[in-house]
Amino acid sequence: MASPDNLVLENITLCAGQTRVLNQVSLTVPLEGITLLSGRNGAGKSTVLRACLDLVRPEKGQILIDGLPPGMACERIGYMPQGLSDAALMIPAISHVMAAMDGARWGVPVRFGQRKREAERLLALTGALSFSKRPLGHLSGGERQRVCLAQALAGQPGLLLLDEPLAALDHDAQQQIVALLVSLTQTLGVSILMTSHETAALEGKVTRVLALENGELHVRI
Ligand SMILES: Nc1ncnc2c1ncn2[C@@H]1O[C@H](COP(=O)(O)OP(=O)(O)OP(=O)(O)O)[C@@H](O)[C@H]1O
Repeated sequence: MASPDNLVLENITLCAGQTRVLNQVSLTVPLEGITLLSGRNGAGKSTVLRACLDLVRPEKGQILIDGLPPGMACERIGYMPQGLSDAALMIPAISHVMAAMDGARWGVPVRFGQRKREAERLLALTGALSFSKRPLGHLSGGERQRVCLAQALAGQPGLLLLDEPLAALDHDAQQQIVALLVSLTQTLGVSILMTSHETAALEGKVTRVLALENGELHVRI
């Protein structure tokens, strides 16, 4: 699927608990390639990603992704949240990917064989096919992120929202995941909006940086 053109924020006020994450922010950002959403711990990066998925609603204003509100656009968005539940660690990698292919996502139930083949295709795309039968809890951090990326790619999204995909990885694993992300944008034409504190690993690889600070959002490149 073609990647979304842009993200539009129209006078958005967005809160997480008592924290005002965005304070009357208006902004239009093209989304091609990789966009890095940066900001200190607790600035509200995860909350902004969740608002793009309609998982949290702004107090005021409107978000549009490729002209659609999050409730409609989310069908074209793949999401990789930060961290995994303990339960997820026990299931095989391929089951984790197949779990994202239910009928709710694609509109009609998909047969087991079809889901398995599609999961294998996605795992191959992210370099995770060779460990697809092992439980996530037995994989290295980098291997786990490859499986989670395969899951986020289910349903052929045009946009991936990735929450800290480089967290807790060593230098080499970070470089490998960044190379994979760049290659996914090139081969699949998917756009990526991601959070990360690992700015060194991303240097020269991102199209744009969105800096979130004190309720404001600024485009840095
Ligand atoms: N459901 C919630 N209820 C109350 N407060 C919340 C909730 N979710 C997040 N917060 C608070 O809102 C602020 C923003 O949280 P968020 O997770 O979006 O920040 P972040 O920039 O992603 O942080 P980090 O870099 O540490 O992952 C934090 O102070 C957090 O404690």
